[in-house]
Order: sequence, then structure tokens, then C-alpha cells
Amino acid sequence: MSNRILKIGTRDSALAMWQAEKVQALLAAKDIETELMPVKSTGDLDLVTPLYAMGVQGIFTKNLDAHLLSGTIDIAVHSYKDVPTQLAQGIIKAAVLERASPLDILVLNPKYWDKKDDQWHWSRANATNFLIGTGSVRRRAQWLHKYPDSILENLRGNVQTRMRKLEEHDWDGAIFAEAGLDRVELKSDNFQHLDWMLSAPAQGAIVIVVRGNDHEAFELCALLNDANTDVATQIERSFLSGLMGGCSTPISAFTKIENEEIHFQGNILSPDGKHKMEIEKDVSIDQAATIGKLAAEELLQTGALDIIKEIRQFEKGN
Ligand SMILES: NCc1[nH]cc(CCC(=O)O)c1CC(=O)O
Repeated sequence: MSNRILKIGTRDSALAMWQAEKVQALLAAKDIETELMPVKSTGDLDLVTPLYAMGVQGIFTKNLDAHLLSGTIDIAVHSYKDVPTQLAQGIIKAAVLERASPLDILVLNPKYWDKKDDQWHWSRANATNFLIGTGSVRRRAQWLHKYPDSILENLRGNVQTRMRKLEEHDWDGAIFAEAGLDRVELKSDNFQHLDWMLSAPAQGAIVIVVRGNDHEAFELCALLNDANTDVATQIERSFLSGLMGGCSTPISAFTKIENEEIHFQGNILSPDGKHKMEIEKDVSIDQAATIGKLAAEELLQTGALDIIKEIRQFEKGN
């Protein structure tokens, strides 16, 4: 189709490599030749600092942005939820792949859970509080809102590292994105779907970005776009940017699109989980361009600013 060999930039973690190889295979199926170029990112190098304290947006995407703009790569593949709502100048979205599971799951420490009638039951002797590992302030806030007496410990690193840390610690469990564990084939049968926890905007979706002036790369990658996922993630991300943006804030959103109907859910929590506001909207697909912002505005008009202040305070203090 084209003589050009597209250079695909990706982070070098197993999850990122899986996603880049997936894009490579989908492009190959359309006779488009590519080459993989793995790159290290700041977010992967510092595994100690909690994400919310790293202070920059796009720690996972910055390096690839630079490579893209300087031309060492032609396209970059990202977990869409790690991409700041405002793309770097000169970079545009070319495609969003069909979404996998958007759910967060609790991976259980088998020492403290028994399976009865196909259900896991917590069994830690004498304990009254859950002890949970997560590096995400969004997951932490939602968990603490539901189980205020829990103790949450920081858990950072790529999916493999986090699974290993769960095995080393005496936690009840640790929270992961189901899509990530599925992709690196680390999901065993000891987990629970956290269906009450709303996912990060665009969780489970993969995005391909290109240089804004590279029409050829754009056209080729656009062949892989899944329209439903594209619209749904756009709504979730406009809700996020309408509230405050940021890749590690306690703001969640999920959009389901079925029969030309949009079902939107969003929430914002204070980092300690004490304050929570949520919103649900059922609207027709013609409102796709405005519903995310509208939901954010409605929350802002009914008190979300107080929660945003708490989030800012929390980010400053860390
Ligand atoms: N922040 C890291 C990250 N970025 C994307 C995924 C998984 C894939 C996805 O959610 O799209 C993960 C792992 C996790 O959150 O457990």
C-alpha cells in the first residue's frame, strides 16, 4: 500500500510492548510495514515516588512525544489513560483501538481469601481493616470512600513488578487494570472485579498518535480507529479536562454507547475518599461532543470546586 516503513515508538515495559506489537500486527494485516522502537520513560525509571507526587503530566508520554516531534519515530502507541488530555503541540490522535475491559480488579492474596460457591470470601484472622496496595490516588480515594478504615500502601512499577510486590507483602490484595493484566497474561483466577469502582478516563483503550503534519501516517493509522471507543473515550477525557485534567487525579469516568445512546458515568473524590460527587447521564449520540464538558460543569456548579481544592492541596503536599 505504501513504501514507507512506519517507525512505531513505544515504552519498553511488557505491557507497552504488547500494545505496540498489537498495533504492528493490525497494520501488517493492512499491508503496512512497520518497525518497533522501544524507548524508556521517566514514569518507568522512578519506581518509588507515587505517581501523584511526580508533579508532571504525561510522565509516560513525554519521551515518546519528543521522539515523535524530532522524527526518530513516526507513530507512538500509548495506553490512552496515561495520555494527558491536552496532547503536546504538533501531535495528533490518529486512532483509538477497540477498548478491552475498562474495569479495575482486586488481585487477591490467596493467604487471606477462600473460595466458596464461586465467590471469594475474606478470611484474614482477627483483622477488621483491609490492607491494600495501590499507587493510584484515583483507586485509593474510591477504595477509602467505600471502606474508610482500610490501610492503603503505595505500590508502583510496571505490571510485573507490582504483581511481585503483592506476593512479597502481607497485603489482602492489590488493584490493577484488568486490561493490563490480561495483556501480559498475568491474570490468574484469584481476583475480583471492582465493578463499583469507576475506571480512569479511557482505561482499557489504546491510542495511536502521529505528527500533525504527517498526513500519510495519519491516514494509515486511522484505518484502525474504532468509532465507538473513540467517541466514548473523548467524552470521558472531556469530563476529565472539564474538571481539572491530569493523569493521576481522583477523577473517573466511563461511557457506554449502545444503539445510538450514550450512557455516561463520572465521579470526583477528595484524595482521602471522604468527599465524593458523581454524575450519570443518558443522552442521544448527537450530544457526544458536549456531554463530557456538560457533566463536568454540572459538578462544578454543585460543589466540585471544593474537592478540586483538596486535590490541589494534596498534590502540593506530596
Ligand atoms: N498507569 C499504568 C497503566 N496504564 C495502562 C494500564 C493498563 C491498561 C489500560 O488500563 O488501558 C496500566 C496498568 C494499571 O493501571 O494497572
